[in-house]
Amino acid sequence: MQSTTIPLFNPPVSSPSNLPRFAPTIRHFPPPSKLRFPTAMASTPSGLAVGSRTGTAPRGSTGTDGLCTLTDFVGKGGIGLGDDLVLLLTHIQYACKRIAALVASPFSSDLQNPAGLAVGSERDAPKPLDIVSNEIILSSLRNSGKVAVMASEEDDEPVWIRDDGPFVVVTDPLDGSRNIDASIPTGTIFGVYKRLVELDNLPREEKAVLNSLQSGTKLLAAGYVLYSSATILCASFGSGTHAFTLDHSTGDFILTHPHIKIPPRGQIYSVNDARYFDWPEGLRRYIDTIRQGKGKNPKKYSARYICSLVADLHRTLLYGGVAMNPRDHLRLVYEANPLSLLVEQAGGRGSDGKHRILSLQPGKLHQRLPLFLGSLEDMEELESYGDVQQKVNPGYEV
Ligand SMILES: O=P(O)(O)OC[C@H]1O[C@](O)(COP(=O)(O)O)[C@@H](O)[C@@H]1O
Repeated sequence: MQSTTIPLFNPPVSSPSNLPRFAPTIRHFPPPSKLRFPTAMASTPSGLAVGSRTGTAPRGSTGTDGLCTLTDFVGKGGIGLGDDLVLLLTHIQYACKRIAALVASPFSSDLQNPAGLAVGSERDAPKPLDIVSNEIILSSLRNSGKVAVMASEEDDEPVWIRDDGPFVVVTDPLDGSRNIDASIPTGTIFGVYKRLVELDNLPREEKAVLNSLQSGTKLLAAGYVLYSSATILCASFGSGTHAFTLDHSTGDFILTHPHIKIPPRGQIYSVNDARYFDWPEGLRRYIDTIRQGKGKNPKKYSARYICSLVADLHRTLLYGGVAMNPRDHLRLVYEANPLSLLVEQAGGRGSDGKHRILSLQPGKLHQRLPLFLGSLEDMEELESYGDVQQKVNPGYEV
């Protein structure tokens, strides 16, 4: 692993002058070509045994130490995704490792709240950490040489990268960053489509938008990276949903949760229920019913809401239940589609309260919609209440 000193941040100006001043150092993982396989690890750390939680790794994909990295998993010895996609995923991993280091850096809040920047004035305004994460991802996608266009939640328009790139990437580079000063988990979301070669002769701006507006059913791969007590990359390549945990000692994402199966029913609901009085009747009745244990599951449900989509979904995938944002807030292209693929591939359902998310044809890049993700039986019960989409959306201050 190399360590590079980059003059990105100024040392905190408030440091007492008698203390030594350190030039902030950002530790970089090796570039993708130099990633080591974890052959030096003698045994499988307890609790991380491949296949122990949810399923088994693809045959032939584990190293001699029994560990399977994400690169092993998708490569020729694993599910064999094809060299182009494997290379792209390697660059996405690299970008996410840089973002993980950034959000954990002691200087991240300087970036988040630089002097002179109006803080909290515009709730949806991109925050500096979002912008830096966006740049990190864009640079990795460019370096991969495999991406025609990137559409990001942070950019008004998609960025055309190269005419011969076989893939289109949609991304929310750093979701949940509004709470990052309190070290609340954040996440990167991404989806990968094929470039539509039939659009190649259109003007750039036009083909950039149309390539980015593909239906979720066309996703080749989708994933999120959760930056929390562990950094977890959870992805689907069209068959199953699998999670990999970053081993900070080697820089590898190690397969820890192969073939995640969301329980058919959970006992947790996840929603910002301070909005209760803005909810439609159906949603109020549903939540009132399940929290009293009067629903189809005769157990009283518990509430869990981190207000960070990736973290709320990750918990839901593992424990079951429903995670929702019933107002028009989350984006179809960057959030709802990629996350719905992961939930469906884990055996759950992604819906806008009425329709399967993946069946919706995006009309606009930044189109927002209500989003409900979760266990199949919980989702069916929720949708049976009819009006669960919150139409009142006054804009909330916090
Ligand atoms: O304010 P609400 O409606 O609870 O929304 C919270 C949701 O908004 C998000 O913060 C995303 O919002 P932004 O796109 O404005 O960052 C999610 O992480 C979270 O699930």
